[in-house]
Amino acid sequence: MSTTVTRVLKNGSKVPWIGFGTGTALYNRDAEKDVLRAIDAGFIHLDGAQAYGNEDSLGKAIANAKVPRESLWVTTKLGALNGQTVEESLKGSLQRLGLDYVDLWLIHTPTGLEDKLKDVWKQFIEVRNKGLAKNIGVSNFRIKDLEKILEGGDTEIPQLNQIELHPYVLKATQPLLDFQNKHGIKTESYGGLIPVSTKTDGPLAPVLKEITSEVAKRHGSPVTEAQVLLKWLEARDIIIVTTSSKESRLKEYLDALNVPQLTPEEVSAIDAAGSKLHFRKFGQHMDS
Ligand SMILES: NC(=O)C1=CN([C@@H]2O[C@H](COP(=O)(O)OP(=O)(O)OC[C@H]3O[C@@H](n4cnc5c(N)ncnc54)[C@H](O)[C@@H]3O)[C@@H](O)[C@H]2O)C=CC1
Ligand SMILES: O=CCc1c[nH]c2ccccc12
Repeated sequence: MSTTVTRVLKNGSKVPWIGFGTGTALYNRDAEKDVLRAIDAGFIHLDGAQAYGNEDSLGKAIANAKVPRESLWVTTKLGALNGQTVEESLKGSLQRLGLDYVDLWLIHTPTGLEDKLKDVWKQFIEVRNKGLAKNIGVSNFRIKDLEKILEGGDTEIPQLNQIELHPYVLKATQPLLDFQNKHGIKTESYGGLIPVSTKTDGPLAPVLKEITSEVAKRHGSPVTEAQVLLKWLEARDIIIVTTSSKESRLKEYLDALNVPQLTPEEVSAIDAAGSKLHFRKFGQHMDS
């Protein structure tokens, strides 16, 4: 039920609000069981990448799922081109996934493609026009990378930029978020739970604890700090990609939708506590 909630891209496509990721813990590992567990829990949005080395097992899960392919949202991302065209590379992904299209095709990172971004993006539009990808976007792009693509005003915007986003990178990311809002480029977050999984001793910790307790009182039942972080992203109308191999955690993430909204004061208190520390886990180029 909860997974039918969507965020709308500028082109009108509806993206399920939360996705299950096959990177990080599943990197270079068979993801089939984990993806099937996530689909059984209620996830219909799956996030893959060529660089994760497991598109074939993501494809097996899609083939063996009880949910029809057309009810799923499948994302994958371009790794290194290695002399291939974008179309050849995407066709390789489609073959590994056992699909004839993906819902979203992203440039995983601008790193290594700096001189070719405009041409690669032109090829992304071409494969989208051929129906191999329903939507196209980017990941780990800074303002200057987006500007390279948009230069000349003769092209389409990327529908979204998938970036690390949590309170400890908010201050550094705000100019990018403002740029994206101005151009209608949606933000998709990864790493949203870093303040409870990785950087647990920062200035946000006591604030998150107190707000979680307040939200639980309003909810009349227990709420977790992870759910409050997901609500913080939800308050910004951001698409979320997360992950877990535990059924209980998958349900906890999906159940965040039923948790009361954060008040503007709670959102501001989290912003303020997060701004006291800069901590980034992935894509250090984002700070350059
Ligand atoms: N485009 C890109 O460059 C990147 C994309 N991604 C995508 O995003 C997905 C999710 O990335 P993550 O950084 O793993 O997401 P995340 O920040 O949502 O963290 C998920 C992790 O948090 C742990 N967790 C949840 N609640 C916890 C708690 N209360 N205490 C301790 N640990 C807790 C889970 O066990 C899980 O391992 C990846 O699988 C991948 O698909 C991830 C990194 C980079
Ligand atoms: O997606 C998350 C981290 C990651 C793993 N491999 C690559 C390659 C290029 C950009 C990011 C990543």
